[in-house]
Amino acid sequence: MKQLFESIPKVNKEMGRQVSEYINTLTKPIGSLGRLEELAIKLAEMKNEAFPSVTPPGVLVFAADHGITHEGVSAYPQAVTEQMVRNFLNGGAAINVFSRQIGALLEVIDIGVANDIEHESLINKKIRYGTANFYRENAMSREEAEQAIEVGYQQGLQIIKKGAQCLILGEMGIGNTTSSSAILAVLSNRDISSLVGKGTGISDETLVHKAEIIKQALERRSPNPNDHIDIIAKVGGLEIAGIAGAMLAAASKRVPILVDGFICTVAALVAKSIFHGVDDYMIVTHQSIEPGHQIALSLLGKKPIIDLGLRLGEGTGAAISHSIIQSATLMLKEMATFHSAGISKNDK
Ligand SMILES: Cc1cc2ncn([C@H]3O[C@H](COP(=O)(O)O)[C@@H](O)[C@H]3O)c2cc1C
Ligand SMILES: O=C(O)c1cccnc1
Repeated sequence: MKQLFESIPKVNKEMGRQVSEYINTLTKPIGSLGRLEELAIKLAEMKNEAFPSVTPPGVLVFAADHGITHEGVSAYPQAVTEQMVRNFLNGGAAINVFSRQIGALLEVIDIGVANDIEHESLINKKIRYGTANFYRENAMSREEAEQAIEVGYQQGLQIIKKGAQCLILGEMGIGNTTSSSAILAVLSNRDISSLVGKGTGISDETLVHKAEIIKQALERRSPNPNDHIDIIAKVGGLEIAGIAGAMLAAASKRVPILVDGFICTVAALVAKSIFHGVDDYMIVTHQSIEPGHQIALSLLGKKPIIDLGLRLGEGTGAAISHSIIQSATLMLKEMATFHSAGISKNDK
């Protein structure tokens, strides 16, 4: 599988240097647009273009179920995954609203929902009817884990072919903060209690139970931290693997990846463990309330753009942040330079 991703190009640092010099000629005090300037430079490095564009964005929402929900780790029943997929298809979910707001191409992929859903707009790439309960057995086979990454990779390539200039990944899967926390515990070698959170809003008591279930499951499954397929097969989620695959596709095409909250940042770590360098194409958009997000971010070495206290997923934080990222590109494209505006600075 590794060969599939060998083609991820290096970002062009020289392009970034040139854009940085150009930004210093724009009609504003040096550095005064702060992190927008940083973003513009990063986007230019990723896209290898002096005037990069992030419109239209592509949004891929991967949906799958989790057998671990049978251990009572979420505030909502498993059936909500399917119900929310129907809501996505009817345009009523938060990610639909924000996707419309930013003019995104939005696609919803069933990569493992526990029931069949018939809808002309749904992309059916179901690998299995939800994962197995990883407290009792492996979540899936190694082949299924590889297939899920491959499905994500192909969907990423397809939306880019349709014109997506940046990629937002979203997920829907009741129980997936449990799976993400387990993956993160393995990748970070941290104690589960330091990173587990309330997900959809479980009580303090259920949080203790959730941590205990994950702790015991990790002891039983014992995933190999150096084998990403083993981690996904043992405790992973199909949608998490799909997101990792789509991120690899984006990087291979020099398309910037707008990373959403906790779950997507864990998927980003999985992608990075598959191909180091994919992270150069990532912008982490927001800080999630989930305590594990901070840990995942420090492993990824990224600082989020906004902190609105979100804890939803679906790609919503990334979609909201798109306008800020677009501002960085418009600054480059549309601002006058001191020279063109006939404004002069004090000498030295
Ligand atoms: C109505 C509803 C809409 C959602 N949209 C995203 N999530 C988010 O919550 C779930 C993860 O939390 P946990 O691990 O606690 O189940 C995921 O589906 C995630 O996308 C939702 C959750 C619900 C209930
Ligand atoms: O930050 C996230 O990705 C998140 C947090 C809580 C529930 N669902 C998703």
